[in-house]
Amino acid sequence: MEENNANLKSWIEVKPDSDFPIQNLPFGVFSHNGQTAVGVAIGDKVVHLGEAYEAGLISDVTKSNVFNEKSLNAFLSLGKTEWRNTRKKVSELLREDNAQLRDNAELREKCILAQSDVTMQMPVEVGNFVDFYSSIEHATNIGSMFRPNNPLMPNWKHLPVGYNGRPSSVVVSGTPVVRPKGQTKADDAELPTFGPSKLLDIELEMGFITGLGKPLSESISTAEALDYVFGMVLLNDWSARDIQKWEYVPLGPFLGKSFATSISPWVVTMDALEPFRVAGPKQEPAVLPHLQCEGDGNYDIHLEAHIQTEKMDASLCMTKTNFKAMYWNVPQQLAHIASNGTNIEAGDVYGSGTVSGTTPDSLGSMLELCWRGTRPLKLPSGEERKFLLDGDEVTLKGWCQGDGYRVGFGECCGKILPAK
Ligand SMILES: O=C(O)/C=C/C(=O)CC(=O)CC(=O)O
Ligand SMILES: [Ca+2]
Ligand SMILES: [Mg+2]
Repeated sequence: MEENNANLKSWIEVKPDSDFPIQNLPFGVFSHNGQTAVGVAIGDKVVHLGEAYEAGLISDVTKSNVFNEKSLNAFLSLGKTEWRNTRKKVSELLREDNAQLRDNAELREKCILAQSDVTMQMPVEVGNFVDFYSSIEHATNIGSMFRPNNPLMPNWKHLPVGYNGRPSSVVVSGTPVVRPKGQTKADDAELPTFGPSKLLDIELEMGFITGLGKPLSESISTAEALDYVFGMVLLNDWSARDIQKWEYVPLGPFLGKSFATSISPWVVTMDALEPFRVAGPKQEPAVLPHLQCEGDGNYDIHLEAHIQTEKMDASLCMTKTNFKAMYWNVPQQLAHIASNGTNIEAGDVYGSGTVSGTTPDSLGSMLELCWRGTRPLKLPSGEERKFLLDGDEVTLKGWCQGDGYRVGFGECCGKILPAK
């Protein structure tokens, strides 16, 4: 794909450490002067696709203007050929030798905005939200805390375990997270009590977003899965561990996770991630035929979570991990969901599950990083944290490292506000 060529340069200045060089071109939804539209990020600018379409700059790639919309859903419904052609067209428009927009001040004024002048919105209207549990390190760590006798359940290596989450509380980065209230029961207490969660945590995840999939009763094979996946975002599955611990048997996560899930606003396309595909870990025992996957199923994505309390002047990196070690990959996750004939829709969000590495500084939740509160995090402000306190802000970052450029995801942040 010419759009991924490391040598491409844009006439828009892009700093070397920018997440959004011309090789990326992620899609998002922004508002500006009371108007909401679909845009593409480049450097610290946004290309207003609604205006670009009206000006005839990209109008030959889709049948109608699906870009003056409040979400990416209409665009996602068009399918992979249109997604790919749109990114290709935008890439061509932004190349240093293309004068069409570069030398037209009036058009540039309409079509190119500063990211600092726009407000990012939820990229999609979420119809379905699923969260997987696909890191073997995370599942083993959490399992050993919640179920010391059998950390990894017998099904875990045979199917990508997941649960249906709550689409309406998936929020865009920057949305404050109000501390949830709920039922909890201390180990030595006889009865539960109701009140603000005391063990509020993060989960560092990636999420993939689908386009229009197949109708009810059809399935999707691992080989065709990526035809239905538009792109990926950073995802923080905020988790109230005390609520979760008391409620989860026998039906799994419920109110301990449904109060908020944050995603980053820019959706990095699977096409932009293509150069960063790598082999995943060997799956042993072999998985059933409908979950077998040819070729490199994983992506080399560096991930970090940063914390900043109200007493800190700058944020501190709590953990560094990588998406490439995930046991179950995106095609397997999608093939699994669709294997019973459920429908896949444009704008669905599928969380990868917490991404934990093998070392103590590469774990994807505070529950693991601080090992149930036994290894508190020491902060430069002299404070300690085992879980999040009111006023704490968490920022997830992620990027793929290319040769002299990075394909990044921007940030996914949220600040904890006191319970109401
Ligand atoms: O093992 C459990 O009972 C619970 C696990 C989680 O909290 C993890 C979850 O949300 C899935 C994941 O992020 O990997
Ligand atoms: Ca999760
Ligand atoms: Mg959640």
